[in-house]
Amino acid sequence: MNEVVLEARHISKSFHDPVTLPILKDISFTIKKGEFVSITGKSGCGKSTLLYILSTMDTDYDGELFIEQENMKGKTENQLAYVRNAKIGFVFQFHYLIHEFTVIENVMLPGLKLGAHSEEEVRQRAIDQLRALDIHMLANKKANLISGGEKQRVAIARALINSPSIVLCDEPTGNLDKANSEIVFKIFKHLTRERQQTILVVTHDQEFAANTHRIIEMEDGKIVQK
Ligand SMILES: Nc1ncnc2c1ncn2[C@@H]1O[C@H](COP(=O)(O)OP(=O)(O)OP(=O)(O)O)[C@@H](O)[C@H]1O
Repeated sequence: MNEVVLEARHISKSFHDPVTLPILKDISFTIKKGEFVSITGKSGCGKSTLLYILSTMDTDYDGELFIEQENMKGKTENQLAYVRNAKIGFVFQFHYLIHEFTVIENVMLPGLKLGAHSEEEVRQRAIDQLRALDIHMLANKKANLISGGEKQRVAIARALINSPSIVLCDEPTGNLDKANSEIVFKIFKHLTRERQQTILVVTHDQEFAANTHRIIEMEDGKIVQK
């Protein structure tokens, strides 16, 4: 049986603004290695709030979050920063590439930050990722000189540079046209199938979600269907 990579155990969260508003209500689920899972639900149901907790950026919640069976509760900010860099890849709606840097420099950044490999090793890993995503010919171009679809593929390569346990994506196709959305979907599908990469995507794109392995449907801060 595949190992559990991420587990949310009875996660609840309220905002106090100024009255107390419960936003997440007893959310529990597990994600196993190699799974491609989407989280969907109406605007305001709590998807981004949940993803922020799963990313370990928000520590102010009830319940527990496990990443590779390790409880994130009680970890220091430095320990969480290490977990984020070493174990979680991030892909957002907007790619957040550094425009003045070349494509390969952007991809290398999280690898250099982790400090586990020499610069040459990180460069080689970046080249391998770019080649796997078929954008190695862009390696030395400035990031502001490539197309939107190519930028998102570079962002995926950057998310993969440290071989993360899980890639968390927030509307990864939200800013792309249909053709580029399909390319991104196929990349994710390939990564899960061929490399046992685990991917969790928050998306409004029903077609995208319908083709993932599993949908976690949220309504009013709760999971209504898995
Ligand atoms: N910092 C905050 N303070 C108070 N309320 C907040 C805060 N952040 C989010 N909320 C509220 O929490 C609820 C859930 O927001 P969230 O952004 O998680 O929804 P979502 O499902 O991601 O929506 P969308 O699909 O529109 O991005 C909303 O009612 C929102 O107004």
